[in-house]
Amino acid sequence: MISVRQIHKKFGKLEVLKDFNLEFESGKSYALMGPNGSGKTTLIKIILGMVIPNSGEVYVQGQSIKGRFSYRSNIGYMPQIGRYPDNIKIGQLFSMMQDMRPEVKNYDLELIEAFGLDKMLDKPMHTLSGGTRQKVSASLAFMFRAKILILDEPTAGLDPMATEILKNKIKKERDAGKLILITSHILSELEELTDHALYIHEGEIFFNDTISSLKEITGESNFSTAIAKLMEWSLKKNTNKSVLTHA
Ligand SMILES: Nc1ncnc2c1ncn2[C@@H]1O[C@H](COP(=O)(O)OP(=O)(O)OP(=O)(O)O)[C@@H](O)[C@H]1O
Repeated sequence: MISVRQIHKKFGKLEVLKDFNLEFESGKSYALMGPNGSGKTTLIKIILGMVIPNSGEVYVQGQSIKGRFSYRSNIGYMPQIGRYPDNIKIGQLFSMMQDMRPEVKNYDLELIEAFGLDKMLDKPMHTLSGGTRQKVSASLAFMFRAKILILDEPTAGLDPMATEILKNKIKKERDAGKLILITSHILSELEELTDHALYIHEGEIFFNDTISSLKEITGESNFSTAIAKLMEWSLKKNTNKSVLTHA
């Protein structure tokens, strides 16, 4: 459903992504992992057409995204930090986004209601707490029933109850066959929500396979310990990457 082909991205002299080749299939959920600054958000933004790679191409549903924006309607995106016009009210923001997608008639309002945002529609965005802004971002990502969901640290800043609501929604969409791509540093959350692990280290894909393969290869039955071992290997660079990378 999403093909990343030979994507290379540099910021100045910093090589962030070196010839990335990846396939993301519908009905699968992927954990995008790697240390701070390893390029997770950059990869997501390239897929979304928000960052232009130095070379390589991204295909969504078989078509190159170059020069096309219409493919974005297939993607529900929850950014790490949602940026919205200050004076806009929650209700106006929802209406504005709906107006931009006139083809969608049947909105998914489940999160809006579960988060209680339907009772705060007249609140201006700049008066909201960080967590409430996250709830708005999550609600927008799911509102249009997109087939692909890209969630950049979705539960960051959410309280435990809101986190549960959002995790349950992600599981529901995953079980309904959507393609889900999540970045997070919360390993328990990634294990709960995803079945594939993708680990980036120093601009390269160090691991790309199922979580069960990760446990098998590392010899660790616990996900956190398996990731810790992977990090240790990536830092020591003493492991044959061809064994680890099933790209
Ligand atoms: N617009 C930009 N200009 C210059 N450098 C950038 C830009 N965007 C990202 N970078 C750099 O690219 C690298 C990768 O950043 P990115 O945000 O993709 O990392 P990340 O894996 O998402 O990190 P984190 O886990 O901290 O969110 C970092 O070194 C970052 O400073």
